Amino acid sequence: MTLASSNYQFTYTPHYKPNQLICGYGQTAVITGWTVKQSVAKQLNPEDYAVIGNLYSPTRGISPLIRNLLANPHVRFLVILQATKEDKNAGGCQCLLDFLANGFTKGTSDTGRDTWVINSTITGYIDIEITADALETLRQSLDYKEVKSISEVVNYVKEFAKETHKQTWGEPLIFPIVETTPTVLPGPRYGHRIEGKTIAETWVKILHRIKTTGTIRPTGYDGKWQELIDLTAVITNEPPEFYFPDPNYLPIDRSFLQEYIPQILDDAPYTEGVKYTYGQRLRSWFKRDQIEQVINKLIGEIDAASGVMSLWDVNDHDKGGSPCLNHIWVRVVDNELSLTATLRSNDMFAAWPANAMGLRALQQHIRDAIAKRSDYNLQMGPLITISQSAHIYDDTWENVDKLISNQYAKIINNRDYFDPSGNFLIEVEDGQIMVKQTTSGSGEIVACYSGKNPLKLVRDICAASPAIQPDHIGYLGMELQKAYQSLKLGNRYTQDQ
Ligand SMILES: O=c1ccn([C@H]2C[C@H](O)[C@@H](COP(=O)(O)O)O2)c(=O)[nH]1
Repeated sequence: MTLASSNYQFTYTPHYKPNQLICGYGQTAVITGWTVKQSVAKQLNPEDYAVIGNLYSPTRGISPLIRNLLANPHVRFLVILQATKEDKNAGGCQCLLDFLANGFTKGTSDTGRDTWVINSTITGYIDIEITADALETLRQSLDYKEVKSISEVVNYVKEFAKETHKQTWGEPLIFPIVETTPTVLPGPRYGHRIEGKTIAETWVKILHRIKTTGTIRPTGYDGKWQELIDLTAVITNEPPEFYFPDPNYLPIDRSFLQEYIPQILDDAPYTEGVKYTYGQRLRSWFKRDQIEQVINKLIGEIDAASGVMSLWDVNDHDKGGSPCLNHIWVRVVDNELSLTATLRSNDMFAAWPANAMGLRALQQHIRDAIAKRSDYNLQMGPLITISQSAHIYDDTWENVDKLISNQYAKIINNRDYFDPSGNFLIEVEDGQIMVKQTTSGSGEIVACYSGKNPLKLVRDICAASPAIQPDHIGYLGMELQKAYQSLKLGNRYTQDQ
C-alpha cells in the first residue's frame, strides 16, 4: 500500500496495460466492459475509485485484470458494468463474475496450453503462472456488484467509498509472464491480395499471411501486434446461409452473427458510453439513410460507380473510438453485385469474421431490395474487404499458430488450380520452345511466346501477366526446362498436364 497524499488515500499501480487505465485514489475498481471508460470516469470523483478500465474478452482480458488486482491489495471492491450488446456477445464481465462466484479449475486452453479455466458457461482463462492460492485469496477478499447502467456504477462507487480505509488483504503479488515470439519471413509490406471461396477459408489464409510475413510493432494498447498494410480479401462464394466449418474454428457462431447483423443493418439511437454502431452511421448519423440511397441509386443507374456509403465523419478526428469501418462501395458488373468495404484498422483474428459476415448480410440486403423493387435480378458477386492496418494482437498469436497448423494445409490442398491468368500450352517446334497462353474459360489463344532460353521465357510471361499464381509459374518453369532439355537432346517433348 502506498499513501498518496495527506488525505491517506491509495495509489493504484498498474503493472499491465497502464495506458489503458484511469487511475484514482480509492479502493474500488470499476470494470466498464465495452462501455467507454471516460464516460464513467467523468461522473466519479478520483478519490472514490482505485481504477477504471474496460474488459473486452474473457480469454484475453481477465488475466491482466487479475494480475493488476493482485499487485494492488488495497482494492477491496469491484463494480462490474455490463451495459451494452457487446458485453453480452463477448461475455467478459459475466465470466469475471463467474470467477468470483464459482472459482476456477486447472485445464487446457483451445491451443493446448495449461491454464486456469473459469467455472463458467463462457470460456475464460487465467494464466497458470498465477498461483491458485493467490486467486483464492483474491476471490475471498473482494466485495463486488454487478450493474447495468452508469448511474448504478456511480451509486455503488459512492456507497463503497463510505467504507473507507478497509485493510489491504495482504502484500502485493506479482507473477511472471511467459511470452511467445514468432519468426517472421520476408515479404512485401504494402498491398496484399488474398482470395477464398468462403469467409472461413479466407480467414485462415489471412491469418497465415499476417503471421508469416507481418511486421511486429507496438500497438497503442500496451502490447504488440503483427501487421500487414492494405490487405485486400476477396471472398467469391460465401453461401446465403453462411458457411460455418464443422467443428467450428471461427471465433463466432450463428447465434452471435444473429446479434451482430442488426448492428450493421439497423439504425440505433445514440447512447452515452456506446461508441457508435455501424447501422447508426449508415442509417441516420448524416441525416440520410445511406443504404436506401445506394439501393435507389442503383435502381436508377444500374452501372453507377457512385454507390458509396460513408461511415467516417470528419469530426471523428476530435474524439477517440472512431469507426473502424469507413467506406462501403457497391457495384454492379455483368449482372452481379459486389460489395467492397474499407476498414482503417482491423483485428483480423477476433473481429474480421464478424465484420465480413455482417457486410455480406448488407450486400444480400441490398441485392434483395433491388430485386424486390425493380426488374433487376442480380447475382451475388464477391465481397471484398480492404483493411488498412490488418493486424493480429500478441495475446492471440498462440491461438493463431494452432489454427494455422490445424487448418491451413487442408485449405491449401483443397484448392483447385484454376488460374484467372489463363493456361499455357507448351510445344517444341522448329528448333524453338513455343508457349501459347489461352483464356481459362473457352481456351482461346491470347498470346504466344517463343525462344530457346527457358528463363527468358518465364520472365517474359511473368512481365506480361504478372498476376499468374505462384505455383502455376513454378510448374511453367519446370515444363519449360523439360522442353529445353528435349530440344537440346533432340527428344520428343510432351507437356505434363
Ligand atoms: O468492427 C471492428 C471494430 C474494431 N476493430 C478492431 C480494430 C482495432 O484492433 C481495434 C480498434 O482500435 P482503434 O483503432 O480504435 O484504436 O478494434 C475491428 O477490427 N473491427
